[in-house]
Amino acid sequence: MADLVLENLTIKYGEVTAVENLNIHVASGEFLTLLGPSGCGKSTSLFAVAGLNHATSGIIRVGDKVLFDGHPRNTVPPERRNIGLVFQSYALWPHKTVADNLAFPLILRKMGKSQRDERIREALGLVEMLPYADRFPFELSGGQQQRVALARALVYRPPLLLLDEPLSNLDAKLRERARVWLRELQERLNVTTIYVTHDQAEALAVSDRIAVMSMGRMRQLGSPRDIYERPADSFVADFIGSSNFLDGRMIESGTDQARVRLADGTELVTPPGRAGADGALVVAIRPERIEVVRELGPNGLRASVMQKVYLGSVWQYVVRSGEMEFRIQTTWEIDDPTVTLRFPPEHCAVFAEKFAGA
Ligand SMILES: Nc1ncnc2c1ncn2[C@@H]1O[C@H](COP(=O)(O)OP(=O)(O)OP(=O)(O)O)[C@@H](O)[C@H]1O
Repeated sequence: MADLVLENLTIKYGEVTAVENLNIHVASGEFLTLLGPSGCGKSTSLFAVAGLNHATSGIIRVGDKVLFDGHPRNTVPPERRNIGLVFQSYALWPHKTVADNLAFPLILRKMGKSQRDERIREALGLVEMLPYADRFPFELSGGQQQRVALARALVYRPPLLLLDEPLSNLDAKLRERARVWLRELQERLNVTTIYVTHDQAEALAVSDRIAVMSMGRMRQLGSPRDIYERPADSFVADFIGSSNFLDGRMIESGTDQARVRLADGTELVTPPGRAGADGALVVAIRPERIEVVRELGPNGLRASVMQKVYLGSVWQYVVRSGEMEFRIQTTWEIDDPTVTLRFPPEHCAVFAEKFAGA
């Protein structure tokens, strides 16, 4: 297997900069996800690695093989990159059986019949589709077609697997099962994988690391836990899970902690953070991290319950303190019209501004 290096990768379509200065080192055997909203440049980045579009500048390297470095003579054409690719649309050849779909990439690589048959059996076995070798794609369910597409991408044992929203055509239940199964398979094969999705739950569930992208730029690269617990900016805090953003001002900014005053006058101790030039800031905290307590204490406030929604496994409330409205979440039902809350410092994050659209 091999590692993948993207160095200062920039991709422009005319005037549009789809990807700007992307730097990622995907370790050998790692499962890395590009995550972000529609149009953020995920697929463009993936396609550049596959050689299906033209990067403008930067370096793409797999192992010690340079695929792109800006010099036309060093650009490796897609068919010689030896990369496994699976798209959202399964792109199986409808007039070929499952086995023939898998045979095609091996024939292109001039592999003899007996070795081909062995590889096809092995790849179909991996995705548990061996009994379906002689069926045509239209005789399979969506989930089964996706497994065949995956087997076809793996049949020539590529060092790198690129997956572009491969599960998005499956229904919700099947999708959840498929992601567990996909991750198990990836670990077993130890194949370096880049996965593209806009679904944060999927990204958190399957990835070793996640690169969160927005408007062509990488906002944060880290483990699912890092991204969720320690978002680098207010865009990440908003895009991954959901966060409250409370306006405030910096009172004291230290190296270990900060003291801020929220719009309702409450003072909070928080981890260090940056305020804007005029001292204005936002405190981000997830609804499930705000504690409902008996007594008002440090980092606490009292709020009125404005709205209550039952979500099955949890209750969610909109509460108000002064002009400030935000959400809290509990696993039990609150009947009182007011609640006493505590904002654990370690779960607060201070940012200079709320991301536009957050
Ligand atoms: N062929 C093209 N010509 C011009 N602009 C393009 C082209 N392909 C993509 N773009 C633009 O590049 C940006 C990134 O697109 P890209 O498809 O990579 O986004 P994405 O994050 O994969 O989104 P989605 O989840 O919707 O597929 C967008 O602004 C898009 O409009």
